[in-house]
Parts: sequence; structure tokens; C-alpha cells
Amino acid sequence: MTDTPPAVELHVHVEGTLEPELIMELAQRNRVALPYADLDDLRARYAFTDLSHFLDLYYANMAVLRHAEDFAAMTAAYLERAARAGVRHVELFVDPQAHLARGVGVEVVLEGVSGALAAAPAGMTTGLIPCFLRDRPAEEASEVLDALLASGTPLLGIGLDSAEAGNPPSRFADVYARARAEGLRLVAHAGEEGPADYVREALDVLGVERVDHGIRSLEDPALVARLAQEAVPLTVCPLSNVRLRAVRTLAAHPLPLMLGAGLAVSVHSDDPAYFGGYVDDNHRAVVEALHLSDEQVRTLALNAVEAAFVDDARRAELRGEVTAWAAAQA
Ligand SMILES: Nc1ncnc2[nH]cnc12
Ligand SMILES: [Zn+2]
Repeated sequence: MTDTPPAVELHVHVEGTLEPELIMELAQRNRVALPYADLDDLRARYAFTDLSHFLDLYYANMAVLRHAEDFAAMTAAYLERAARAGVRHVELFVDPQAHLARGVGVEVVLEGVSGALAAAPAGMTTGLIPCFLRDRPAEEASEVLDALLASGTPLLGIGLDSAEAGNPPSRFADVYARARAEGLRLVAHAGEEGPADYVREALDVLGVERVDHGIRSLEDPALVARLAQEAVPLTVCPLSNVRLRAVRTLAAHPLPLMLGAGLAVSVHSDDPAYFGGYVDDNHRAVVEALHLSDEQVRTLALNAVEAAFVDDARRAELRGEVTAWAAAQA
């Protein structure tokens, strides 16, 4: 029995799982010149001042991803680590536009990532959620949606990520309406560095079913009341929030406040290779820093199960695994 609950990982960017060692290996294999002397030099750059500072390195490191096999290797390495973290179901984000901008087509990205997902460890269920980059034009997102749909790759839904401040969700209303008509599930990053109003827009204009981060919702009591009332899932990433300085320290993280307000929060990893930990590390870190009770840990794990885009049978299985784990802890 592990010390962290069976996990449903709903907020992890596959490119954010690219570990420094694999960056160096792929750079060598693909003859990509990186501006780092060695691993230590690369690692020394992982001290971020804010979201944009992180995104600069995150996008720059993607230069080593050239072929479908590179995407497959990155995804397979993640799945192996996720299995050790106790992940039972993962809904994986991918950023197709970040690769398209480098001349790597949507089909190459999807072939590599979805190929590796198809070979996920036994018992782990998976889904893929491509995200649109909110700091690029909505027309480009619309073209990428066309390419995603044309690929024939099974997709769970769509998301919205990248630099949030000044890039409101409403710009993507048309793309989200089209995705919804195609039967895709809808999520978006909102209220990470952007204001509470962006969370409201994501719900009202995009019609999202889940909000990624959403921590700045706390600045707006009326919004908090609504999120609680409607049980809107919020996928919170504590180590990310500290490393991107959205929150001063882990001990000052608003997770207990969010739980106390009755919000449907769960804990996830965001970009684990960059922020110091996978979903199990995030769970361990918040339990220790915030002195969470067994009951709070169980609630977080069950909230993730309820927020997953799975069918009733799979949800019942996942619920059962969490409750069995909790019972064994008692
Ligand atoms: N934390 C984050 N916020 C916005 N976009 C991202 N892309 C990868 N990680 C992200
Ligand atoms: Zn994220």
C-alpha cells in the first residue's frame, strides 16, 4: 500500500514531463544544438520568476522533439513514472501549436503521443486533450482543430493554456463551440495568473466542464459560491503554483481554504519535470506542508475521480480503489 492515494491525473502537460536527461539525449540523437553546456547548466535555469519565464524555457526545450519516436519516448517515460506514482487514469495535455511553430506537424505529434498512450501500463486508462495556445491567434487554433479532427486520432477534449494575463478565454468562443459540436469535452486554464473574471468567462463563454488551476477564484466571493454550488472541478497544482510564484510558499497555499469553501478541488502536477514533482510528490508535499487530514486527502482523491471524463463503470472502479486505499490507511 502506497503512502499516496491511487491517482487520477487530470492536469499534466506531456511536454512538461520532458526530463533534463531526455532533453540532452534527444538533442544528441537529433543533432539539435542547445544553449546549455551540460545537465547542470540546464538544471540551473529551472528557477522561475513567473509563468512567462517558465514558458520561455518550456517552449525552447521542445526544440529536441522532431520525430514521432521522440514524442513516443517522452510519453512512454511519463507513463512509466506515472504508474510508480499510483496513477490509475490520466488525461494528458499536449500543445500541438508549439510544435507546428517549429515545422513539426500535428500528425507527427499525435502519432507519437497517442501511440505511446495505446501501450499504457496494464490497468491504467488514458485520454488525450490537445490545448490551444491562448497567446496565439484564435484563427490558428481553429485551423489546428481542423487538423486534429482530420487526423482521426481519438481525442477526449480540448484545453487552453500558455500565457494567461491579457489573453481572456472569450477570444476562443468559436473554436470551443465547434469542438463541443464535435462531441469533445471542454476544459481551460483560468485563474492561474489571470483574474477571477477569466474563470467566469471560461464557464459562461466557453462552456468548460473543468477549470485548470482556478486559484484566483478566491478573490471573488460570488464566484466561489457559484463554483461550490455547481461543483465545478478545479485542477490545482500546488508545486507549480509555488515554483511560478502564484503562491508565496506551499504552507501558504490556499488549498485548505478551497476545500473549506466546498470547492471540488483535486491535486495534480502540471509540468512535473520542471516543478519538482509528479502527482504523488504533489500529494505528499501538501499533506506535509498543510497538515491535511486523512479525510481531506480522501476528498481530494475522490474529487479527481468525479472530475474525470470516464464512463460510469470506470468511475465506479476508480472510486472503489480510492475508498479501499483510504480504508487501509485508517
Ligand atoms: N502552468 C501552465 N500554465 C499555462 N500554460 C502552461 N503550459 C504548460 N504549463 C502551463
Ligand atoms: Zn497547466
